[in-house]
Amino acid sequence: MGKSVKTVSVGTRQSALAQTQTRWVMDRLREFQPDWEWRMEKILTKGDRILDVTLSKIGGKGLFIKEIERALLEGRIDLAVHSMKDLPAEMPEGLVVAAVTPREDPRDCLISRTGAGLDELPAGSVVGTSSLRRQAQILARRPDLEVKPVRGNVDTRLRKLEEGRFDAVVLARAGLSRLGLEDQITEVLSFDKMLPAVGQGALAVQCRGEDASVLRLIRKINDPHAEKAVRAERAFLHAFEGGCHLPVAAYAQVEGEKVCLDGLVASPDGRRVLRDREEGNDAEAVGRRLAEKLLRLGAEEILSAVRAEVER
Ligand SMILES: NCc1[nH]cc(CCC(=O)O)c1CC(=O)O
Repeated sequence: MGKSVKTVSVGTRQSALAQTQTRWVMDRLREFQPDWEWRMEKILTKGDRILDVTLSKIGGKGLFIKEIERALLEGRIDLAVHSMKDLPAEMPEGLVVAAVTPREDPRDCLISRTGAGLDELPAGSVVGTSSLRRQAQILARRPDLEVKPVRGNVDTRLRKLEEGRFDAVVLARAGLSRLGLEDQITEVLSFDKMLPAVGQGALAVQCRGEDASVLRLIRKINDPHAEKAVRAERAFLHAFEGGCHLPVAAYAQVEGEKVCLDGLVASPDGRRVLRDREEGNDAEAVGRRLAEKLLRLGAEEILSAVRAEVER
């Protein structure tokens, strides 16, 4: 019997960022299975196709994911690499996240045309972001700024900034650094200025639960710290039945057994900001407890107003 050569197809979105992330995961996996043949399969998702509307209006949940999950379920690909923050809470039966990668810096950053930081931008400056989470936190700190939606990949957004359509944009540092664009950053926004999206900076590697050999391989690149942090953050988000289109933010730090979770729910206009912290050893329990705390402070009222607006 000859040496078994297995071909593994890895699904990804088509954006430069998605491809860079996928290549990174493939390189790590290849070290464990250099004999397998590794292939990248680029898949056009709804979120990449529809660029003319605000994401929250087309019901953001899973927009960048569904087509890729279908390809996995139908066996057209064997594994998929996603930005953790784009991964909805519910996963189709039969699929699992087999690894969470070590986390890049999860913070957001400001890129401004003049080099002014968030606190220095002149009143009336226009900041581009389609994220209600970012919008809420910008306006909470600087109600004198104007937030306008901006769609498209990281490079598209930077181009629109350069063209003068905005005075600044807010992007995840992780994405910029993976694309080699760190030199564009004006200010890395501290956690007190801007709490990141759930899962920001981590990648999820997904496969079919029954595909034992692929699953075993992917597990090798799982980062237990990142996994635990992401479990706490996602339990928090899940308690609000929301995705990345809601003005919800969270960041968990793991030290030894302990998880310390900061969470935030804010109104899109930034007038109401609920923010608190919770810690403990059980990641999911910490996430749920923090959500309950914010619900007692009025989070549901804020979020049901947002849902009503989005569904209108
Ligand atoms: N929603 C798009 C998206 N999904 C993941 C990242 C950045 C990389 C990451 O957070 O891991 C981005 C771009 C951005 O928000 O700036």
